[in-house]
Amino acid sequence: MLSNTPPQETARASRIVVQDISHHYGQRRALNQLSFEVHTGEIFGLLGPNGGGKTTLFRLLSTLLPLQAGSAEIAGLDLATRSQEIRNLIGVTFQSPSLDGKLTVQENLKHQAHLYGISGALMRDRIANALSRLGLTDRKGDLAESLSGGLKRRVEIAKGLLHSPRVLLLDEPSTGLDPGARHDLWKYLKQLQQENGVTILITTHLMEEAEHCDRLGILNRGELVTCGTPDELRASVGGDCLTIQAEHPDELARLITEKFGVSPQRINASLRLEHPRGHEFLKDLIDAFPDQVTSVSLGKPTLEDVFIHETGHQFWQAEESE
Ligand SMILES: Nc1ncnc2c1ncn2[C@@H]1O[C@H](COP(=O)(O)OP(=O)(O)OP(=O)(O)O)[C@@H](O)[C@H]1O
Repeated sequence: MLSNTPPQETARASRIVVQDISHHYGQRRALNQLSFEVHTGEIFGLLGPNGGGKTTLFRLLSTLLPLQAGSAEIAGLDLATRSQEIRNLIGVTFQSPSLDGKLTVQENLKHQAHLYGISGALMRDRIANALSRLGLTDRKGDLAESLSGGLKRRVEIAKGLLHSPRVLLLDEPSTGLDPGARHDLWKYLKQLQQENGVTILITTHLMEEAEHCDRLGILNRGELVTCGTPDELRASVGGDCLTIQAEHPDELARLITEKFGVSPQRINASLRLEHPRGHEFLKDLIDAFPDQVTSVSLGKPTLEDVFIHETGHQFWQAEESE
């Protein structure tokens, strides 16, 4: 589609560039000097606990909130000055449901098409296409309120696709979906990416969902703490992760530091340690403190470990403390 476009233009075709964005609600800081770039045709995930600032960022990027500080660009268009054009080229799905339950699936889509000035044959074509792409053709006559959570989400996404956006912003699209529906949703997103080259920015607080993204940014309390492919992020954690249970974890942490010169982190009732050769260290640990250690588990780093590594606290702990 873009074969005749100069390479620089192609790279900018639907990329998202966020630079030093900060946002406050009164005294409360929601975003702090956030910068990242989503490349054209990429699925980029923002992983963060609730309250991390994901929704605020989405409201800014979808032009619903004015920028307070910093700048952003979508497909080469400046967010502060080209908001109308940006609206035409992005599709957005927010966490809060936007369907009219008393209208059918098809009527909901028609209503959305009209909002974008799409009518007649083009509208019929686009709706048929969106219904088919999202596996909704058989349900087009059903009232939206009669659909399951998974189907409603699909209709929400179908709405966001009607004006053929080059950029899709999806705020926690799989909230409330069962694993089967979540799997289907990701199948559609990958299809959109591969067949239409759509750039997708998605937020999630689900580690397993984050694994599907090409690249991820981890957002904690309004700050981007790290960014990379899921493999790069996992590799950034030093080797293996050991979780140690003990009757007196603080006392054991002190002993471990004295003997091995490493400092375990206290995470709730456990101790956590990263070690380049975890299996060897595990043996040394049990040999050294057979009475103090009640159990140890050893594993390769997960995205949850990346979060702890970068922030010093657990993912869910970050949520609860909000
Ligand atoms: N309208 C508002 N007025 C005051 N504070 C707000 C408002 N909206 C969000 N906040 C605060 O800003 C911070 C970021 O909120 P935001 O909704 O962007 O986070 P989030 O990561 O999307 O969380 P969630 O997934 O729970 O929506 C939170 O501390 C929140 O309480």
